Parts: sequence; structure tokens; C-alpha cells
Amino acid sequence: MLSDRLVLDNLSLLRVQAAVAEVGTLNVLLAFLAVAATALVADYARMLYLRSKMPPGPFPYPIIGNTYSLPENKPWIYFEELSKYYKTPLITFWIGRNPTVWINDAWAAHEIFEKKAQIYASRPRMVVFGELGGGQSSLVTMRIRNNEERDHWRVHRKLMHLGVGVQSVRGYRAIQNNESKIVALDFLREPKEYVKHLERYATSVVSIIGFGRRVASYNDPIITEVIALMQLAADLNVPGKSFPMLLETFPILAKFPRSMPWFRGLGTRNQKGGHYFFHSLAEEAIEQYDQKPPAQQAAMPTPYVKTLFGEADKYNLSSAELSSLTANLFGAGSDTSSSTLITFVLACCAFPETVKRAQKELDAVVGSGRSPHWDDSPNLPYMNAFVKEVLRWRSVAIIGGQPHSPTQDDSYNGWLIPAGSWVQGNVWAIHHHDREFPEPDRFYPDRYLEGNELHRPFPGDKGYMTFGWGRRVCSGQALAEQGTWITVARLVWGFNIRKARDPQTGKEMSVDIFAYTNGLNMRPLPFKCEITPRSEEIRSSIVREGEQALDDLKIHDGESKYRMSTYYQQEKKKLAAEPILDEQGNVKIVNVK
Ligand code: HEM
Repeated sequence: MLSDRLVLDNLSLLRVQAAVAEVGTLNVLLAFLAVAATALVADYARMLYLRSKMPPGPFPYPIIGNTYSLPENKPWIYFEELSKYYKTPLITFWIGRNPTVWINDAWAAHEIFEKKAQIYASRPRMVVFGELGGGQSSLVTMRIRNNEERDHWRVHRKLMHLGVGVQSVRGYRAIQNNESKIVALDFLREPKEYVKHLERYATSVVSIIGFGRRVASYNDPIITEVIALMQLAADLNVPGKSFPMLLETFPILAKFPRSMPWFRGLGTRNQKGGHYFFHSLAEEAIEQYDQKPPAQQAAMPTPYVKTLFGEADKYNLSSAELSSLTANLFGAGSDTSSSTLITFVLACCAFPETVKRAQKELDAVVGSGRSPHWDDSPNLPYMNAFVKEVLRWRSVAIIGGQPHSPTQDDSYNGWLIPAGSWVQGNVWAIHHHDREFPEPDRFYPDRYLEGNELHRPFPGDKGYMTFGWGRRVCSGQALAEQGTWITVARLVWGFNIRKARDPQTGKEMSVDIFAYTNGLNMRPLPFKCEITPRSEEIRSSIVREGEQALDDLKIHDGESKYRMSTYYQQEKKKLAAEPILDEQGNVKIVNVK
């Protein structure tokens, strides 16, 4: 009974008050302070002990570690400087009470993440991005602490690969090819909106693959909402002044009500709205696919959600897991791919000589009557190098996405990397190291051509580390590389992409190759550029191919009744109830009254 419980609670309170009165308030306070001071000293001793064993780095203070010295923006540049200062490829930086290891060198990253992939397959404990987000239901943040968790993670990796793994992506060539033809048409018709066209392209590709539905307009809210969500997540996840260090340092704070000040700025994280949204989107997509005539179904790849939901029982997947696997396509695939292409536009403006060389090669191999195709790639060595340089020069996932974490104590160069610690690949420093990439800020595709004076050895066969490492390497890498190649090659073939001219003076306006956003997925800050077709013949090829592509993609036309921004309110109103996740990660509707 509630009244009995209240009486008991009051009695306990009275007993505590009586005990305090007996001992004296001051003594209780002193005892409390003594316990707190002992805990603080013990914790600081732990920090200093670890510091003596781990890679070098600035001296940490109790509780706050080195957080006070974090720069406001782009900490990856600061970590690169620290690595140069200590003359070591690895540095340790304390975010609060947690040591984070930053790898600033390609060879060390290869040695640790690739050669010891087995023990670096896990993520560390991440409160904000992990536990308050997808947690163990999401492949991106999943931790591996025992065999059961390893098996669970393997199932998710396998299911993700079923959708976008190397085996599947060849089947998506037609989609990427057609969508990129439409980007060329859009560049012709509305060049000023180039960012929106690239965002539409990237979102539409993953939407067709995942849900069977094309995103036809750049005003479709799925684009703006998903990209805004990803950018908030990307901002929160970068150690910096706004990094929710308190929550990471004292995870218990996550258990308090959301009105507490340390949750400020976290958006809707922990409200799990995204989960239900993507689940509903998937169910709707399956319904729409099932209603299509058999001939149409045969003419398109089976939407990933259809395959995935078919596998759900076999692997006993919860609805949260199903939702996060489908959401990953949008979350991991749209902002990253479009930001990479915006970087490409910036490189064209800043380094026009490289575009001219690529066009010369394309003219000789492809001509003006059609646009390039992957089959041309063996005859386009400079174009291939150009795309590699786009991926290296300003890599979107600038700190390599999420941290890895060793599942057992490890050592590198005699330094300890304790089990469970955050180990982050600093892609900025790796791709900016002048031993591997002389004149690193110069966009210079030739560096990828053997025999060039700036060509240098690099671990692995790609020549970049844009997609991460080892067992956690990006699941969508093959899809992203394939799409980046065709879109970059087609746009270079079709357009002169140059610095914009000042309408008053007619002079070229400069572009800033360092003006980038601060999130963990970075993209150039808005800049103007001039995009014009290279010739009349090319213009008519673009129109012809673009219109044909629109026609070919008609089978993917469709509407969704769901909007992320209003979904939650509508569901609540409709049901007078609220969806929550139960212990097993399944959606349960509870009454909100
Ligand atoms: C240019 C585009 C892209 C870039 C630069 C990129 C980069 C990355 C990076 C750096 C990681 C972390 C790797 C690590 O922890 O070592 C990652 C993870 C991931 N990416 Fe991508 N990505 C791109 C596109 C995509 C696409 C198109 C998809 C799917 C459609 C995708 C799905 C994923 C998933 C599911 C993970 C989590 C893998 C795991 O934790 O096991 N990505 N990506």
C-alpha cells in the first residue's frame, strides 16, 4: 500500500535525522568530506599511475583531466600539434577522468587497428552517443565485452553487409548511376543549389537501397531532418568545450531527469524517437513494396528493410535493433557521402589546374556524346587518383568516426593502452602527415600516381584511411567509394566548376580551404561557386541522360506519410500513449495520462 510505504519512508527519515542530531551535523559533514577526499585521492592516484604507463600527453588534473585545455573548435588539429610536440605517434589526453589515446600516424594506426583487429573490434563505454542513443541495439556504438556480445555484434555486421556489403553493391550501380545523372541535370538547371542536389543524391541512394523509395526533391523533409540529426550527433561527439564531459566522467548523472542542466544541448537523445520513426518507415516501405506488381518488383533490388525484416525471427532481433539497422543507412550514409561531394566542389574551385587535367583525360577516353561509366575507370588513371585525393584531402569522418576500444590491456612501443580505453584515429593528422603526404593541404591527385615525386608509401592498398579500420571499418565503404567515383567523374566531365565572380567587380571570389564545420563529420562552410556545362554537346548529353534516368527511376517513386519532426507528437496524440523500449529493446506502448 502506498500509505504504508510513505509511513515507512518518513520513519527512516526521522531515524536518520535523529542519528545526525546525536553525532552532530558538523561531524557528519566532516565524515562525508573525508570519504569524498579519500575517493578523490584514490582516483587521482589511479590517473597518475596510468599516466606513467600510457603514451605521453599533457599533465591531467583530478576529475577534469585535460579538458580545460581543449580548444573551442577542431580538437584534431590540437592533437596533431601535441603529437608533434611530444614527437610520438600516440598521445594520451584525459577527457575528465577518462584517458583517450589519439593515434596520429598511419603506420601506428595500421599496427594497432588492423594487425590487432581482433582486440580492437569493440567500442568503449560512451554515455551520450552510446547509452543515451542506440547503445547495444546499434551496430555503430555496440560494445564487445564477452562472447555473447561478440556474437550479437557479428550478427549485426552480417546483416548490415547483407544490405551494403561488397557482394551487394554491384547490384546498386544502376541506382547510383541514374541518381548521379540526375545530379548533373540538377547542376545544369539550378547550379546555385549544388549542396542541396548533393544531399538529395546521397539520401536518395540510401533510401532506394533501404526502403525502395526515391527522394525526388531536395525539399523532402527526410533530407533536412536526417542531416540535421546527424550534424547534432556529430557535434556532440567531438571532445570540445561543449562535449558533455560531465556525463562521460560520471555516468550516474545519466540516470537523473532530463531537466538537469548537464543534459542541456543534447536534443532529443534518450527519447528514442528515432527508433520508432525508422521502424514505422520500414513497415510502410515493406507494405508499399508488397503492393507493387510482380514485374515491378522484379525490376528493382529488394529493399533492404524487406530482407532484414525477413531475417528478424532467425536472429531474434528486437524492434530497436531492426530500426537501428535501417536507420544506419540514412545516419551513416547520407551526411558523409554528401559532405565528401561538397569537398570535391571546393577542391575544384581552389585547384582548377587539377580539374583541367582530369577533363583532358576524360575527353580523350569518353568524349562528349556520353558521360563516364565505371567501365572507363581502367583507362582513367588520373581520374582514379583524383577521387582518392578527394577522399584524403579533407576526409569527412575526421576523427575516424567512433573510438575503438581494446578488449584487453594492450601495449604499443612499450606504452600501455588499458582495456576499455578510448582509442581514436586522428584522420586529420594521418592524412596531413608530410612524411606520407608532402604539402598535405595541396589537392594534388598526382601523389597517388606511382613514380610521381610526391608519391609515398602508405600502409594498406587504398592509400587513405577515410573509412576507418579493422573489424569496425565502415560497412558502407564499397558503396560510398563506388558512388563517389561515378558522381565526381561525371561532374568533372560535364562542368566547369570554378570560383564565383563578384557581380559588382567581376573578379573571382576567393574560397577558404580551411573553412570547415566543427563536427566529427565535417563539411565545408557554405561557399559560392560557378557551375557551367563545358560545351553544347555535353549539355545535350546531360539532358538526354538525366531525363532517361528520371524515367528509369520512376519505379522507385513513392511518398511516405511519416515526418520525423511531427511523428512523435502525432503518435502520442493518436494513442494518448507513448512508445518506450522494454528491457529486451522491444517497443511497448504505455499510457501517458
Ligand atoms: C564517404 C562516405 C562515408 C565515409 C567517409 C564513412 C566513414 C566511416 C567511418 C570512418 C566509420 C568508423 C569506422 C571505424 O570505427 O573504424 C564508419 C562506420 C560505419 N559506416 Fe560509414 N562512411 C561513409 C558512408 C557510409 C555509408 C554509405 C554507409 C551505409 C549505407 C555507412 C555505414 C556505416 C556503418 C554501419 C558504420 C558502423 C560500423 C561498425 O561500427 O561496425 N557508411 N563509416
